Amino acid sequence: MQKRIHVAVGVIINIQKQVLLAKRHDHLHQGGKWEFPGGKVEQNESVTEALIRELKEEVDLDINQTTEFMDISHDYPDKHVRLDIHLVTDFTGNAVGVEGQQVKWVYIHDLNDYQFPEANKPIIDKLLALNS
Ligand SMILES: Nc1nc2c([nH]c(=O)n2[C@H]2C[C@H](O)[C@@H](COP(=O)(O)OP(=O)(O)OP(=O)(O)O)O2)c(=O)[nH]1
Ligand SMILES: [Mg+2]
Repeated sequence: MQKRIHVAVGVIINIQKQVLLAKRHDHLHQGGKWEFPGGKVEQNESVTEALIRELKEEVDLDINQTTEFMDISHDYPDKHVRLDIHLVTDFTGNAVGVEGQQVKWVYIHDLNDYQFPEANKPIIDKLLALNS
């Protein structure tokens, strides 16, 4: 059995109630799909610390506070992931794709127009339910 990688994921919501999406580079696992920014939790790092670090590294945002949203374990054929998802509404800065990736603010009711990794289905469903 493969190791399960622990990933800190941020659902970042702005004042217009739009969510920040980033496009995964084609060569990555689940490449070409849209994701919520985030990345692997390193050793000796809390999920919150990892999230703050990743959101700065990937989209240049400074995070003041996060709240737990949901926790998803998913088995891809080639990788097992645990997504530790937090909501972020308290942040400063302008989102840019630091690693050259496309980033986009999207209204929650438009989320179904985007292709996400399979593990993300419950996140999208929960956001749509909250928004309805
Ligand atoms: N960030 C993020 N990862 C997701 C989402 N959905 C999903 O299945 N994943 C998976 C894809 C990857 O297997 C894993 C994230 O790992 P990653 O390789 O992007 O991690 P990282 O940003 O630390 O990248 P690296 O330092 O290893 O380059 O989680 C999502 O919405 N956001
Ligand atoms: Mg990442």
